[in-house]
Amino acid sequence: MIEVEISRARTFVTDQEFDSSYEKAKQAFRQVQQKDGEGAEWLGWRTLLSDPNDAILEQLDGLASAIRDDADVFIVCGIGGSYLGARAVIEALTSFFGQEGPEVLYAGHHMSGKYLAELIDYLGTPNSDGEAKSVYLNVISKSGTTLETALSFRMLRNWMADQYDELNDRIICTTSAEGGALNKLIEEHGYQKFVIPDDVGGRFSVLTPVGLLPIAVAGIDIRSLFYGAVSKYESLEKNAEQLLAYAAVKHALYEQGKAIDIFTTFEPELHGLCGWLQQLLGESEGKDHKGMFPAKATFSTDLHSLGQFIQEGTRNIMETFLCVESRNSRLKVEAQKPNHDGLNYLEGRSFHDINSRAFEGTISAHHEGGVPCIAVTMEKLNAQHLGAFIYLYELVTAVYCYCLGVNPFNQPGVEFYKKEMYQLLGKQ
Ligand SMILES: O=P(O)(O)OC[C@H]1O[C@H](O)[C@H](O)[C@@H](O)[C@@H]1O
Repeated sequence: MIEVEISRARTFVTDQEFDSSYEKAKQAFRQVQQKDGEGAEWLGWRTLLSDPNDAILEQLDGLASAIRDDADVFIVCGIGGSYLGARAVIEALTSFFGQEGPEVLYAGHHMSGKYLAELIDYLGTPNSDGEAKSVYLNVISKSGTTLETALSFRMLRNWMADQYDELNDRIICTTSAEGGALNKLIEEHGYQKFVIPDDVGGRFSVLTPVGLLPIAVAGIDIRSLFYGAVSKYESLEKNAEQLLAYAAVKHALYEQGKAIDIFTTFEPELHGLCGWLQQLLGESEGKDHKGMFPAKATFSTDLHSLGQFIQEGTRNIMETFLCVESRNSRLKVEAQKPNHDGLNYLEGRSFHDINSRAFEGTISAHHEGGVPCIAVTMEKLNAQHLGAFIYLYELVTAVYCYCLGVNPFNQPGVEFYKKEMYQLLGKQ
């Protein structure tokens, strides 16, 4: 179950404003369902769920378990939608320290030579048994031409070619069915390949092999994740009231002039999920000089840096809290004598309980300070609920963007920096 609580945002919106946005959201959802809105050729992230492909889940699971048996390190080489979803789910569902199974590392998401050189040095150090590390690499690029990813892939595969006799088992490419430089490399070297469907854009691709292979290698049950999304798809097709109210209130706040939506969480393992949301919303709504800037913050940490601004700074922000209702909280506060640190008033309370009171206090203070607040609560933090969360936000994004009158599925603006950069680098 995922609860979307909008009452602390709704208080900032008149009934008339809300009703008008709600009508727009209803119409927008119809456009998604009937595939007659702008960018309708990119709605494959819904078809994936209406017509699940169990064979691909099995194939990914099989490969992932073989990799888990042999790998010390699994590198995910991609940028934007080609790594943020996997990273979000892996961070949310694995341990902060000492993960079981292969160590999952990331590359291709920037062009720091320092990072890449140090990564390669690290790969060259022995594993815990004193042997050479066994490294697997999943390069993910829909276009197959993204410079950050392609360049990192070149350096890493050259390093791997020096270490191993055979690379075909160790390198897995996830890309479009055809075209792009990556497909040329696959043809030449015979690397393993998974396909990103043409009708699924990068930021909507976490439930394709793009996200599912790394997630499975991290030991997460991809069937639960995927079918959590399928259940959410099915329930929202029957009743989308909560989702429409969410899209409507956000749209009404945008119309009032709210310019920033801060995604916040009191669970540090959800920081990556806020990053995934940033791309999903930012690239979808930020065009034609429209949209709210999706920011992210992790509390309590950022309450001690951004909290002042949120409480009393420019009133052009709204806030979306990502919460988890039930947690296994092993740590409880015990009484101590003498009570020098003055903490005995917390005796018997779990950290989850204390953290929850911090959330309640914060949302109430920010609301009182004039910030419209939405709380999205997953009953539990597991693969099934995360799958449901992912689809919920994919759909909210599409519906809300249609309310704004923008195409949710393109990103023409990203090309501008690339053009300038390529020119400076002398690319023909
Ligand atoms: O998968 P790729 O083609 O390498 O693209 C990776 C990323 O590139 C650009 O930044 C696009 O704006 C993103 O939407 C995309 O996710």
